[in-house]
Amino acid sequence: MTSYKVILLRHGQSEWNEKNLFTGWVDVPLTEQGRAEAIRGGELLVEAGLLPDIVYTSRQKRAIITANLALEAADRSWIDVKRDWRLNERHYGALQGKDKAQTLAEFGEAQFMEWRRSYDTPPPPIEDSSEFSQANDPRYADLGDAIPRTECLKDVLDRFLPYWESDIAPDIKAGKTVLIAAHGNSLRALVKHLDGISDADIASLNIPTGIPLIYELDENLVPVKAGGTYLDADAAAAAIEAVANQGKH
Ligand SMILES: O=C(O)[C@@H](CO)OP(=O)(O)O
Repeated sequence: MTSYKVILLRHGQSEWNEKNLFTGWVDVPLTEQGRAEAIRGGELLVEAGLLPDIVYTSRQKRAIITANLALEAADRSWIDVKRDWRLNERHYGALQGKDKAQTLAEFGEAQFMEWRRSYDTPPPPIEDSSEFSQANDPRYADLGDAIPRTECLKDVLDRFLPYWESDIAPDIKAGKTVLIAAHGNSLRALVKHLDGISDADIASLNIPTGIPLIYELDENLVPVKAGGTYLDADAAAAAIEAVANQGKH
């Protein structure tokens, strides 16, 4: 049986993960813990004998630096890299820069969870004049009017899937071990697609920072094992729980 491997890696802890702020497209750096998670992620790849041939990242430095640190730890800094905005985190609209606990307290749990995890309800759009807007960021100048001002998970799938089909899937089918260094919600979109998760059930799926998630795929790019395999399953379980509970403590 033909089988392919793809490695999903959410960036290590960012400064705004630590501060519990909605982040989205704001380009925040990793914390020291996040850098350590990225290096550990690379070591786990070596221990598993999984050496990437090509790396895909978003245009955001928390994913880019995570990929760099993981690949350095695996002595694979030299592999080809492709960056695309379609792998960016979900744009969090007017919530970008807001404290998750304060937002939960102000709007209540139902509204908070609808904005965080519903499939098709985006938060209110961000004003271009906001300090947390990307409307005038030169890195997105090529998007023109396509630059988002808010996104729900469905919007992320709609912008991510064409890139998956045009670029990532062909590399996988060419037999390359592909590393995708991206974000909690852009990777949730990919997992939804791969595992065929329903719009309702994807709400309860969370992805931890810095722990490689391996999918073995058959010739049709269908997972051999639904949900894939985390290289450090115990650490992943604890970290998934923490992401699910963000804002609630
Ligand atoms: O703030 C964000 O951009 C994301 C990921 O950190 O948060 P959440 O898990 O709440 O979607």
